[in-house]
Amino acid sequence: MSTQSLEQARTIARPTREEMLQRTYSVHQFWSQNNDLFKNAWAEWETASGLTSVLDSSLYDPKLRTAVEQAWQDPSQEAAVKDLWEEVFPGVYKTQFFDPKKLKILRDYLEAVSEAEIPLRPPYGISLNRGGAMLDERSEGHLGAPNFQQFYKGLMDAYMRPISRLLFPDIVGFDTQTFGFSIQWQADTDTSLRAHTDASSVTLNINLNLPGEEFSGSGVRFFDHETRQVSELTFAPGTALIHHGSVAHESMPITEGERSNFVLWLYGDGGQVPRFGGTKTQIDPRQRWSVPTAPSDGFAPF
Ligand SMILES: O=C(O)CCC(=O)C(=O)O
Ligand SMILES: [Fe+2]
Repeated sequence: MSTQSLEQARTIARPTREEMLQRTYSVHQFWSQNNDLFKNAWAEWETASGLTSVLDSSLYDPKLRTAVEQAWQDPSQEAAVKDLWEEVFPGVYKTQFFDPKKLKILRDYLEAVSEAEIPLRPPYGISLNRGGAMLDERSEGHLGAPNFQQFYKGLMDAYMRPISRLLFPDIVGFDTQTFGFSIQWQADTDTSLRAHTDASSVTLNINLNLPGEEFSGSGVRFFDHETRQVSELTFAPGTALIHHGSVAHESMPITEGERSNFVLWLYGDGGQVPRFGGTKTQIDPRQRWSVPTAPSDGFAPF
């Protein structure tokens, strides 16, 4: 087995954190010119590490997985998926998304990724999150390992999109495009994020902490613009929150330990999101449980 690309990717001169923060043109060139090299390097790395098939549907919480698989077989059964989500704040729903007992598989994989020494672009949306990575193929410097990509696409197409359509009917049609990144909050480095809205139709935020991997602080505060209600929500291992990107939220400072999450977005072609208070189109359950044929438009908000 050749590891030529892997070796080349590992030794390539990379942009500094300062250059990345300044978003210089040379940084953009670095990622785009080496896109194929890094893609090949991730494939070689995954094979050489024996990690080509560790991520699969067994990571999902069994109740969610059963309900979702049932809905794909028979969309008229979709209410069982909706019933697993609890509205914990106006327009914010929570469920057990990943099986806490299986999360170690995903975390070990991500740990191996961070030790692979292949350049990975951290998310720098509102601020740069050092411990995170871009997940979607549209993003420069994304985590291009084949097993990860297959898992991520399954998560977006088989889970996030139909669930979003079920909980937020107004996002239908603004959900063809996927985007995602991982984040890691740590007491001494990246600790918090000021109040903001996301440039998504829907955001799914899944916690990846292992059972017993505790942290202090780091709740996410949500703001309801109508009632002015403010609530701080917290994550347990494998739980997820889902909300319109338009719901304002803020990550509170982490004071001890670490918190790792996947932050996943859907939006329409060219980054379109539904107008606030937009119309809710009535659609057939079979339309909800389907994958759009539109190709990736390549647009990434950051
Ligand atoms: O701290 C979190 O989990 C939320 C992060 C967030 O809102 C974002 O990255 O846009
Ligand atoms: Fe956000």
